[in-house]
Amino acid sequence: MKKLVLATSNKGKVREIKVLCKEYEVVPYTDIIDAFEIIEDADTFKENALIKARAVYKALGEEDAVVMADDSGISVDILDGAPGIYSARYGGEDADDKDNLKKLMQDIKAKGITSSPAHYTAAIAIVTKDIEKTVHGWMHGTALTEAKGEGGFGYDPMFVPLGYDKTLGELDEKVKKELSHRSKALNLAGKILKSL
Ligand SMILES: O=c1[nH]c(=O)c2ncn([C@@H]3O[C@H](COP(=O)(O)OP(=O)(O)OP(=O)(O)O)[C@@H](O)[C@H]3O)c2[nH]1
Ligand SMILES: [Mg+2]
Repeated sequence: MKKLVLATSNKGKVREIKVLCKEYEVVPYTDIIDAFEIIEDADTFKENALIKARAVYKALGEEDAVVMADDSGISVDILDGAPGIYSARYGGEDADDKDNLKKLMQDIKAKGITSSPAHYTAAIAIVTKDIEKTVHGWMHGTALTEAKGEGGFGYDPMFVPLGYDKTLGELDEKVKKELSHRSKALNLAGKILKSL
């Protein structure tokens, strides 16, 4: 089985990508080398995904490595697309998933509403010695001011996908596997991986 090194330290992403990339031996880079800080200072999901994949490819020092990174986030219409690329740091530099979720629900509530259209974006970058490629996936739905359920990770307990009446925290994980920004992007990434 071909090895696919993930340039992420997000356990939720690793879990989902392992399920969605069954034909590969998916290994987080932190299983191979020590975790190091990667500054995600670009303006787009795409460029941030490339920064992460390039940094890990270089740090591995293994010419034949195939490295994949995911940069993702949630964009809420009533907040003009925030937090977007800042989703991981929305509650502050040291914020965890719970702090971020709480702040996003509060900020929507502060607009005097209890829900807003929103979408997730995932940019996936693949870096090898020969190529640098990126693909995207999106999932549309509604962001709520109330968190429900324990499934998924991050903002999932406040997000209801289009066509459903429950949050990703409550829905069976199969739904997210079918519909998510990450699964759509990984489907496209799979075609690139096959062509390597
Ligand atoms: O509820 C969620 N369901 C998802 O499916 C999802 N995908 C992304 N996110 C949130 O968006 C930010 C990503 O930031 P991000 O891409 O920089 O990742 P990260 O910093 O956590 O790890 P790394 O991959 O950079 O190491 C983080 O706040 C995530 O919680 C999600 N939240
Ligand atoms: Mg990050």
